Amino acid sequence: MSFKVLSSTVAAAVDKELMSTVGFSIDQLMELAGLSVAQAVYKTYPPSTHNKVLVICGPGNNGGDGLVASRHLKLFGYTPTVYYPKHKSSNVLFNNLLTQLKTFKIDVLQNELSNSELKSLINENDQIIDAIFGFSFHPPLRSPFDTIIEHLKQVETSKPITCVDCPTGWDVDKGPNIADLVDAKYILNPSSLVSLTAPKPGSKFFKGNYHYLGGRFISKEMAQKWDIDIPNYPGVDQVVRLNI
Ligand SMILES: NC(=O)C1=CN([C@@H]2O[C@H](COP(=O)(O)OP(=O)(O)OC[C@H]3O[C@@H](n4cnc5c(N)ncnc54)[C@H](OP(=O)(O)O)[C@@H]3O)[C@@H](O)[C@H]2O)[C@H](O)CC1
Ligand SMILES: [K+]
Repeated sequence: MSFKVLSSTVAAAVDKELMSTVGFSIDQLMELAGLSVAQAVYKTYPPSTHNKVLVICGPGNNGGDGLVASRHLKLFGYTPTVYYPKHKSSNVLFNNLLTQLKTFKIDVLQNELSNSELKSLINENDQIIDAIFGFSFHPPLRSPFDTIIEHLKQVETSKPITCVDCPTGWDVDKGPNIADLVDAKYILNPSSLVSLTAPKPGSKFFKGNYHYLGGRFISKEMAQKWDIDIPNYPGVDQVVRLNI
């Protein structure tokens, strides 16, 4: 399926409009984004075969999507573990999401892990969700996320990795072709990608098996205004597969 893309600048502007004139709060959008991610994971790597999920969350809203997805994954029958090394403790939304995870008895690791601890954590899980950075990321990666991506690269051919909105480390608009900026050891090749609202330009370079669109919160009128393609979501699903 061919699709129109949304640059990082336009994606941020659409986000702003959703949370102003359209009347959404960030909590609502993040809930729908996180639910989309959990549904995409369920469709691709179900709990019967990939029960243990490591969800790696960054400090911004991409990380927030990961926190929400973890709660839904638990309800869907998975055993999620969250690695969240850069929590902004002054943010009420993220604090509330963490309280929910605690109530749901989901393990959240907030201290930075050593290389060997990180390696073991990755090895003991059946699949990984990259909710580190989304459309506000600008290369190069800073610590500790550079090391995390290096570790993920070592398992990318043997373990499913689902990236939220953009593979972390890729330039959102230019994709992975940024040899002038970034060492290849930081360029992930994930098996699955869940684009939110609309795919970002970098996603044209995605070679994995599963590309979903989620974030089902754009009206027809808004899609027309911003020249966004909204494919037909099947029934009540929060995701639609783009690369069939
Ligand atoms: N409408 C939608 O589609 C919605 C999408 N959502 C999700 O939100 C993200 C975008 O979230 P945002 O908070 O704007 O940004 P990120 O999560 O991508 O990243 C912000 C943090 O990342 C830090 N950062 C940026 N570059 C680097 C780097 N090279 N190394 C380390 N850290 C970096 C940045 O720190 P600064 O100090 O640079 O400010 C931020 O802390 C979108 O992609 C979706 O996943 C919403 O959930 C719902 C609506
Ligand atoms: K990501």
